[in-house]
Amino acid sequence: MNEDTIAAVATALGEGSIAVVRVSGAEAIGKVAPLFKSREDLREVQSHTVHYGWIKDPDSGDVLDEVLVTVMKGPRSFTTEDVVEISTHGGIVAVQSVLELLLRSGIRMAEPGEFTKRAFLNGRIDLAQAEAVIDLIRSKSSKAFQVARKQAEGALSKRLVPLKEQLIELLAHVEVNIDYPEHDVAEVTAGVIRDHCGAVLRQVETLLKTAAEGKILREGIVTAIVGRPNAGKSSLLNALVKENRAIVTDIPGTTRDIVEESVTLSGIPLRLLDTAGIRETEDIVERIGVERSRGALGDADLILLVLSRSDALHEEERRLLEELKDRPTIVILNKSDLAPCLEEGEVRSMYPSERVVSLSAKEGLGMEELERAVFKLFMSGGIESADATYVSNVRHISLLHAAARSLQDAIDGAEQGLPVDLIQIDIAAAWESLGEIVGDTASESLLDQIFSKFCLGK
Ligand SMILES: Nc1nc2c(c(=O)[nH]1)N(C=O)[C@@H](CNc1ccc(C(=O)N[C@@H](CCC(=O)O)C(=O)O)cc1)CN2
Ligand SMILES: Nc1nc2c(ncn2[C@@H]2O[C@H](COP(=O)(O)OP(=O)(O)OP(=O)(O)O)[C@@H](O)[C@H]2O)c(=O)[nH]1
Ligand SMILES: [Mg+2]
Repeated sequence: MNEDTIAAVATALGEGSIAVVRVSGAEAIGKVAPLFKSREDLREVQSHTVHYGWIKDPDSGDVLDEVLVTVMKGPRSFTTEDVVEISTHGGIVAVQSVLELLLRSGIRMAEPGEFTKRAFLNGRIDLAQAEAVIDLIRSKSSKAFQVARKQAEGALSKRLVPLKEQLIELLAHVEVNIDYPEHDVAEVTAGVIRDHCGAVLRQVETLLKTAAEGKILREGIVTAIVGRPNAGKSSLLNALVKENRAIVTDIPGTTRDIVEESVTLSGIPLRLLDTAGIRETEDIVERIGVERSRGALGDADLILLVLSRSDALHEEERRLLEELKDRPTIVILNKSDLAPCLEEGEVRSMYPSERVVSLSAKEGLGMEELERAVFKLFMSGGIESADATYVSNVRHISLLHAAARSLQDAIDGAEQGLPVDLIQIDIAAAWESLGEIVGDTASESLLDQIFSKFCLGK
């Protein structure tokens, strides 16, 4: 248990109607009580109650602000320590002066993430849950928030506990075999190791399958809108974000630099990049734009290749269609409101039907079909079920991969008839990787690295 009592502003700095200063630690109540002028003495109030009064500097006698104070006594609090929250008036002046008074009274300024770190160190949540708290704060869509909230409640941790138990049991069994070979315990055969490690490996792989979708929910799909000049790329961006964000003209080569916007389709966040139309050009500025389009194309998770259905296919477009065939590409046949001229059969012979969408960006027709196509391409269907667990954290994903590798090594070793004490090393490594996700085996420097990503006051 930490000795010192910490404080920080828990709300965003800026003009708001109220701001909250949070205090946590054994002396939270004792240190705040003398600064709080009220009908009640904070030292005597019940836990989880709110009190009206003023924060007053006992030395100068100045009243700093009219406030509401909440008391939550440990262990039934966010940090499991005594917590006092002071709601001041919004804006930075009131909240800063209250915080300064607390710091003068022997309370220490919290480090970023220190409240959550204490909740972890005091055993109320595990490391994966603590990390989910950052994801909660950072989430940009309601789906991402849902995923993070489930994880903050311990969904991933619950999946890992039985896996770790199975490995520990196997390790114990192996241990007895090694230490007491004369003992009458059933020998751990290659078959036993293969079956047990195989069962755990399958579950680790199931979790890893959710990783791609989890990452998308968290970070958004980087989506490059590409095509020939005048195909209607900027019009498509505008139709997706439902405002006139990018300049649209009938002059080919209008967009020069990349225009970026965010939009959420069926709960999936997209980071849209409208790019300069790709063509050979003598114009220096346009050529730089085309190079940037190429760069965006290279980095994209999703490519929307826009073709004008009212024009015949251009050589450049044939090249793009060929080049992007094996990438996550959706071909947009734009200007569906005009008479068709494009060789649609040629496009459809190269791309499966669910990846070719006919629409009119200008008239806003066919946009739902595009939304469905994006959804189908990225979500294998599980996303709507609220109880799905997604692994979205890069650290968790790499540890799951490490565990999978160790398990595969153990299985291979068993099949090749390696000595049991060598196989034991792989099983132990897998167990440790899984433990590191929830923080059983986390080092101090890892904790520092994780918690320093938090904002102050969390
Ligand atoms: N004012 C305020 N609002 C807040 C928070 C906070 O700390 N303060 N939270 C901070 O993130 C979130 C709520 N999360 C919380 C999670 C656990 C506990 C807590 O006291 N847990 C106790 C059980 C309490 C009970 O059962 O009565 C526990 O787990 O022991 C409090 C807040 C969002 N809103
Ligand atoms: N009829 C019709 N016209 C469209 C449609 N989409 C775009 N246009 C027109 O096509 C022209 C070019 O549209 P933009 O959106 O600027 O095309 P772009 O691909 O961004 O062009 P660059 O920035 O030059 O590469 C404009 O005159 C648009 O009004 C559509 O669905 N139907
Ligand atoms: Mg444009």
